[in-house]
Amino acid sequence: MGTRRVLITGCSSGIGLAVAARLAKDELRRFKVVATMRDLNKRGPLERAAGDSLNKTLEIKELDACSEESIRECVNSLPDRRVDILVNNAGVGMIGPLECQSISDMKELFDTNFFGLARLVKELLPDMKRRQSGHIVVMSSVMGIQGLLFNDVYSASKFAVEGFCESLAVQAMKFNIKMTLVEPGPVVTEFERKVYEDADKMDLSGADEETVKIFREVYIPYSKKIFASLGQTPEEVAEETLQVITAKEPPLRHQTNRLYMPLTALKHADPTGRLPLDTFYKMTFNHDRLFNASLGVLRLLQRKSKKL
Ligand SMILES: NC(=O)C1=CN([C@@H]2O[C@H](COP(=O)(O)OP(=O)(O)OC[C@H]3O[C@@H](n4cnc5c(N)ncnc54)[C@H](OP(=O)(O)O)[C@@H]3O)[C@@H](O)[C@H]2O)C=CC1
Ligand SMILES: CC1=C(/C=C/C(C)=C/C=C/C(C)=C/C=O)C(C)(C)CCC1
Repeated sequence: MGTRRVLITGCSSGIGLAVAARLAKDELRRFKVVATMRDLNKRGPLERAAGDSLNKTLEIKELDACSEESIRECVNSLPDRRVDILVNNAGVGMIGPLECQSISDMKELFDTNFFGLARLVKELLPDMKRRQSGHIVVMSSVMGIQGLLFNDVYSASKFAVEGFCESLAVQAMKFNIKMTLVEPGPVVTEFERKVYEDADKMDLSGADEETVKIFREVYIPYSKKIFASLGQTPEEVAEETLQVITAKEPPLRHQTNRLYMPLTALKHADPTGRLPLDTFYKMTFNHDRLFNASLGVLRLLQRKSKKL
């Protein structure tokens, strides 16, 4: 197979940046990377990460996932409009009590996380169908499989992404187009910093005292603990994305964090939904005993798997 052109969205930081740099530095030079971001003033970190590959195997272009014009302009600027692999990565988070979130903020989140994907796929799918080849790789999340308290809207957007891809995958297969949902658990990036910062600024007066207490005193500290103990680096997710892209038979779903898998598996073990619900409830509200004990076990497992 010759060099494949990969278009990646949201490359100003985090996972998108790491995937772009990793693919551009591929030892076998299998990729031509079109690393895109909505604000080119933020290109500095990517340029530094790309190093020698900049303007060789990696070029930087502007693309705003919320604008059809911006997407079309970017795709039209490519030779033959050819994109062999789309890595739809641009996304935003949002945490907090639902009562304190406006419908317009929710729509904005969906505009990026779900409609951003729909816009890109609409633009690229007809060409991929004509060529009878292509791979659509989508940065979903474990929250696209299993919801999490105070992440109602974010999780809903990732469920939307999952339903969209799962539905489309059957038709895509008929045209020899592959689809993969990459499902990371917590990853230490700007995403984490931004959601805590937004939560700090959030006006919580719309929620009752008990809800605010659970959010501030239970959810936030435990979420921080989870990021610190189970969080992957964006480079680890980039490595897994490379594996997915180069696989002979790419999977429809790929979870990147083995330590989070017991939590996503609960859903498939009980069709009534009771098992994941009870487990998440217990982990959240009986956290001091059960939660800290399980964190200890997970840390041990992580240390062991790093040694292997
Ligand atoms: N971090 C985590 O724990 C996890 C993240 N994910 C998913 O991974 C993806 C990447 O997140 P991550 O790297 O962690 O977070 P970052 O905040 O570091 O990166 C998000 C990227 O998306 C870009 N972006 C946001 N809105 C748009 C838009 N309208 N058009 C183009 N780009 C846009 C941001 O650009 P800008 O700098 O201009 O805002 C930034 O480059 C997201 O889809 C996220 O949901 C999934 C699981 C876990
Ligand atoms: C609070 C809490 C948890 C936290 C999980 C977190 C914080 C997951 C973050 C995932 C992210 C950020 C995905 C992004 O797409 C657990 C372990 C489920 C147990 C129940 C209580």
